Amino acid sequence: TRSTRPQRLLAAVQKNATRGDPRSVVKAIDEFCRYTEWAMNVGDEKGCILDSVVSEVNPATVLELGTYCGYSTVRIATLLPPDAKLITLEFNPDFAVIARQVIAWAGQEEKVHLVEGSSGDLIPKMKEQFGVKSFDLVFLDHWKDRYLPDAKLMEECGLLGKGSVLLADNVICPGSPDYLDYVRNSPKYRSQYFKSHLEYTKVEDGLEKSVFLG
Ligand SMILES: O=C(NC/C=C/[C@H]1O[C@@H](n2cnc3c(NCCO)ncnc32)[C@H](O)[C@@H]1O)c1cc(-c2ccc(F)cc2)cc(O)c1O
Ligand SMILES: [Mg+2]
Repeated sequence: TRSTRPQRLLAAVQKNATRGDPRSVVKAIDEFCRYTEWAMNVGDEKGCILDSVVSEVNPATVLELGTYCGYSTVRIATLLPPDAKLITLEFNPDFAVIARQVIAWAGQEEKVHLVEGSSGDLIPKMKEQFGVKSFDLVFLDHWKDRYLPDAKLMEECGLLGKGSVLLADNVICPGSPDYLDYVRNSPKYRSQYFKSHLEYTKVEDGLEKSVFLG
């Protein structure tokens, strides 16, 4: 039967990227998506904004919601110090299988803990099951209508501390209007929009960076 897009993306990584070289993995995926087959990775333009926020926060603990093929997982992990921890949640087992191989090809397994399951079920387990006190950085890139409920759930579970940063992809396209309204108007956050473009296109999109004020 016909291969899936994530399978074709992984094949492009294994063909064009050097094992153990995360930058070559990122480049191979961006070239595949720009010249062969579009896929919903944060991409190179927004990826540079992601990189700058990760570098600025210099997080010890990171949570990513929606691994997909592991593109942003690799971008983030590459910037983390060796003792930092990146937990990434993915509920589609077929995507998780691909993401594990992309992360392995990039040589980032040590820093990444990919957990299969849905954020709604797993977020409440972060403290006791994964020994997390709070997240320094959360990258939201899963179903757009889950950004707001999951942000509130993280607050309720005490997973956000003073200064914790939420960085959300696609706040314009496809958009997450209820989330955007919440973080921009809640006294609990200081929010900032980074204008960019939808990955591999000229369509406007952007990232919203929201600092939890405690
Ligand atoms: O829809 C987009 N992303 C969704 C990501 C989903 C991934 O995350 C996983 N996932 C989803 N919910 C959860 C969950 N919890 C929630 C459910 O319980 N817990 C764990 N994992 C979850 C899925 O299994 C996928 O792996 C998108 C679209 C465009 C786009 C723009 C323009 C277009 F024309 C077309 C598309 C551009 C983008 O950058 C985009 O990110
Ligand atoms: Mg996205």
